[in-house]
Amino acid sequence: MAGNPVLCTLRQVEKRYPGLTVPALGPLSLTLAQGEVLGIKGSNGAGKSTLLAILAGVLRPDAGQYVLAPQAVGKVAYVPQELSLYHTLTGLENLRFWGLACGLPPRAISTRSRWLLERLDLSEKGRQPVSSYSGGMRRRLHLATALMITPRVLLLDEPTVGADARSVELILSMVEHLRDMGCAIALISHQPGELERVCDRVLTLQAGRPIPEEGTPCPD
Ligand SMILES: Nc1ncnc2c1ncn2[C@@H]1O[C@H](COP(=O)(O)OP(=O)(O)OP(=O)(O)O)[C@@H](O)[C@H]1O
Repeated sequence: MAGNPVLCTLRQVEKRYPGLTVPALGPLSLTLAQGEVLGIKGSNGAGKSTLLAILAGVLRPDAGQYVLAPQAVGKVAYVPQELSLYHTLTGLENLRFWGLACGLPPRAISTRSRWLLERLDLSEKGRQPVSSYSGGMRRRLHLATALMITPRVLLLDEPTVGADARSVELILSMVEHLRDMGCAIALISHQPGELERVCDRVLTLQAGRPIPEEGTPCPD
């Protein structure tokens, strides 16, 4: 968003995996500002998840620079594609686990869990084991676990994949809410219409490099 503080900056970042002759990503430069939603698309293997994992700090680039603004340190929420839920625990217990892992005090865990479950329409399922949840409910809870911290940067790797229409709506509404609260968001999606609905701009990757999008300004 023009004028908003930049929270994440990539400068000429490159990532190479062992065994690959060309970089999986880069060189790539971009910025992500407060209150902005950046869409990321591209075919399978284009480097989208690699980019998100670098932004999340889960992967270290081999070249270039990644700068996270001081106000976002410890406030980055990452929702990878793979679900990471404990199926024998209830939804509330899963949220409590992540809340404790993030060092939240018990009172904050309880308040935040209730708000997230309500907002994602899971309140009635909160005391039931995740094994009884539908695929869409699991996607919603997966998002909720990442949101136990109140993020300043939210990184979403195909958060609606396999979800039913109602779950998609709830997840996208949450994205819009967080954007309106000033969160900087990067969202990978293959789902038609999703990026158009919530994104300010879209980055298309091809073989790890950005390609210009018709009618959309290129990322910085
Ligand atoms: N751990 C790894 N080791 C080796 N190569 C990898 C590794 N992870 C990803 N790659 C390769 O890096 C490239 C980019 O992968 P990445 O998962 O970032 O793409 P993607 O655009 O997210 O794909 P998809 O849409 O299928 O999720 C691919 O060629 C992939 O095979």
